[in-house]
Amino acid sequence: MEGVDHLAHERNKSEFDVDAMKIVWAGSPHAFDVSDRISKLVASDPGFRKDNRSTLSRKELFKNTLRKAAYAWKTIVDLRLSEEEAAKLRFYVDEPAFTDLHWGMFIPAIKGQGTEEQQQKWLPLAYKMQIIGCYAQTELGHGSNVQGLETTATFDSQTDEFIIHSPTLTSSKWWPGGLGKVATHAIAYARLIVGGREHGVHGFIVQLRSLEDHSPLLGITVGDIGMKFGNGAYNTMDNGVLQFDHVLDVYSIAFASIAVMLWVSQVTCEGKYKQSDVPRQLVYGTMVYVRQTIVADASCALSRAVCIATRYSAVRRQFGSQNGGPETQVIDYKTQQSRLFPLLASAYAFRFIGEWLKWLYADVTQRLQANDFSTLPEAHACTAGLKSLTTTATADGIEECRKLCGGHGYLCSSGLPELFAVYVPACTYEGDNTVLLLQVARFLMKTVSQLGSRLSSKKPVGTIAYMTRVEHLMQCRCGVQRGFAELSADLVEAAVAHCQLIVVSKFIEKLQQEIPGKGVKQQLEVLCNIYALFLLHKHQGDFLSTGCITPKHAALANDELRSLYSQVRPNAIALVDAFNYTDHYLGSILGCYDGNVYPKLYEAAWKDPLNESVVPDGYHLYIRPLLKQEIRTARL
Ligand SMILES: CCCCC/C=C\C/C=C\C/C=C\C/C=C\C/C=C/C(=O)SCCNC(=O)CCNC(=O)[C@H](O)C(C)(C)COP(=O)(O)OP(=O)(O)OC[C@H]1O[C@@H](n2cnc3c(N)ncnc32)[C@H](O)[C@@H]1OP(=O)(O)O
Ligand SMILES: Cc1cc2nc3c(=O)[nH]c(=O)nc-3n(C[C@H](O)[C@H](O)[C@H](O)COP(=O)(O)OP(=O)(O)OC[C@H]3O[C@@H](n4cnc5c(N)ncnc54)[C@H](O)[C@@H]3O)c2cc1C
Repeated sequence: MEGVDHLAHERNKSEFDVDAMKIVWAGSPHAFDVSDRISKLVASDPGFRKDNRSTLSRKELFKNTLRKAAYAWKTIVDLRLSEEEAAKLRFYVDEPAFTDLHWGMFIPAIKGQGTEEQQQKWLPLAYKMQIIGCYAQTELGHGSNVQGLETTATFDSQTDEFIIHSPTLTSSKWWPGGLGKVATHAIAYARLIVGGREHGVHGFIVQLRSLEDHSPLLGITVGDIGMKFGNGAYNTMDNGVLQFDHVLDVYSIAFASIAVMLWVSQVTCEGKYKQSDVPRQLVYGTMVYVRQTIVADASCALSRAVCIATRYSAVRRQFGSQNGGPETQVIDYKTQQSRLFPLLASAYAFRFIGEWLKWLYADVTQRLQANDFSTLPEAHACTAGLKSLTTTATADGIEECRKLCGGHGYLCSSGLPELFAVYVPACTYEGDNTVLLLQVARFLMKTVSQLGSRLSSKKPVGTIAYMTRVEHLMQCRCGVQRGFAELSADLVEAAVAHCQLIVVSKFIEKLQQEIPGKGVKQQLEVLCNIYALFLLHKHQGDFLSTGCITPKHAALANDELRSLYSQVRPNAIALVDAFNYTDHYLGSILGCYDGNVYPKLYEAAWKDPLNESVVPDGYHLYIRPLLKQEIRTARL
């Protein structure tokens, strides 16, 4: 029945202050206020409805996304929302679109790598959306190997301009979000050539389309790369293909530095290339920034799936009826708990590692501005490794949540198939997860060779086993005289272990902070122990082989896990309520707040276009002849 809270009995079991946990999850009272207000604003506005997406064709879907993006911008302007509120609004609109790349990459790239002059020229236009940008790095032939990019940018000292060119088919830019049909400008990465000499990959701001009629400029061939995984999902995004045919960057020498996107290098008015004495890796700065935001996004995506699966697991009853009484809630089965609760713990763990990574990025950015590059390698390794670890775990976790919901998890109305389809490319974009782990492995090898066996003593006591595991895995690999490539599969495992150590240690450090609210810290301690012991159980081979735990320890850990699951059980619904997601944002009948699942599932079924007619289109042409044996049977 509408208006009845079918999960009230679950909420009454809670042993902690849910409102206080909401603040912990949001990060601060202010952050909670902004999230709560904006999510409700979006949920209450029919202009942001998203329950019809699965019935639209790609062109209708894309046009609807453009409408929503324009409507969101109008809302932001009309309500005079702050940058923080506007970002939250785009988040809760929950539709992959060109705006993700404009605000999530194009603007950060200019802010992070542009000179003062470049920022003054481009940021005001971008902030007012008078230009729409994309980040065009990947090419048809190269994505991971940035140094393999083929697009060229040749400085013409005669005309004081840069000529951007795609010399081969494989140099076509391929994948940039927003490029296909919308972006007017791109930050295009190309090999800089000055005076016949090549100076490696640099970023260039290039105009792609006319600001008058949106037609591609002279020498620009641009379009969409076609349908992607999952029917609706990420197809709201126009990932594009782009070829340059000797495109003149229209900026005269006076603005030449505006075209070359980097404060780490300049082309002077005399046409000379001037490399600053900063690490060339700063050209990768935007990727580092986005990787740390993707870690925070992982906690959002995983918590969304866990919220759906937890609420549905409390609603669903199957077997176990005693004397005609109610059947057993599937959330009470130990197998359901052993699959679901580690994901609940991971959602909280990723939230806190995302907070720490945001601090680390801000710290390294501040140091860079003072020409202190000492922590850049660690920042790169952490952002790369944690992006890899959290997105892999989140993509796998969303799929597990779908399976935890049985058959109904496979319905679009559960919200889980689309959530998976939109989320899973996170394991690839911003760096293929394996390629990024190789970067971490490389960092560990260098650290071990510089520091000897002890990788770091700066970890909380509770992580000794985790630290020993990493050191042992590295020693086993570094000890033998075989090349990095030969050992890379093993080194990647050590890289994962290192990242898991970081997540566990930062969760423990989080618990050492002042955390207000009745029972809140106790609940987080339970979740932290579940996260740590679940990984120890999952990778117990590593821990046993390093000798840092005995088989008896492993058995005790498993017993403790079961006990911890029992402690979470009465609080599970309250722990997912703490995410404070609206039903609109969840987009899931299985995860609706009131748990009134069956009537909503039944009602939703009849809204499917297939049920617009009782007799299906095609019956008279195909089925009736079949049933009436009017189809000439093939000679046997
Ligand atoms: C739409 C809905 C999505 C929602 C998303 C939610 C949140 C995100 C918010 C905003 C973003 C919006 C949308 C995000 C979605 C999609 C956008 C996707 C965009 C992209 O995919 S952009 C393209 C990304 N491409 C990559 O990541 C390429 C991966 N490859 C690399 O990074 C490098 O090529 C490499 C693998 C690191 C190799 O580097 P390379 O120079 O070739 O060789 P090496 O010898 O290995 O390195 C040399 C040296 O440099 C160090 N290094 C490498 N990288 C870095 C770095 N980034 N920072 C600092 N240092 C770096 C390396 O360690 C070596 O150092 P040594 O001392 O060992 O020499
Ligand atoms: C949805 C989506 C959105 C995207 N948006 C953008 C965007 O806006 N802008 C942009 O520039 N790009 C974008 N990309 C491109 C993305 O950044 C690349 O696809 C990504 O960096 C992976 O590179 P690749 O495709 O070349 O993969 P590859 O490197 O070709 O990976 C193929 C396989 O090779 C393996 N491999 C590659 N190199 C090595 C190695 N050295 N050692 C061991 N194994 C290796 C990988 O692990 C993987 O298994 C997007 C991609 C997707 C899917």
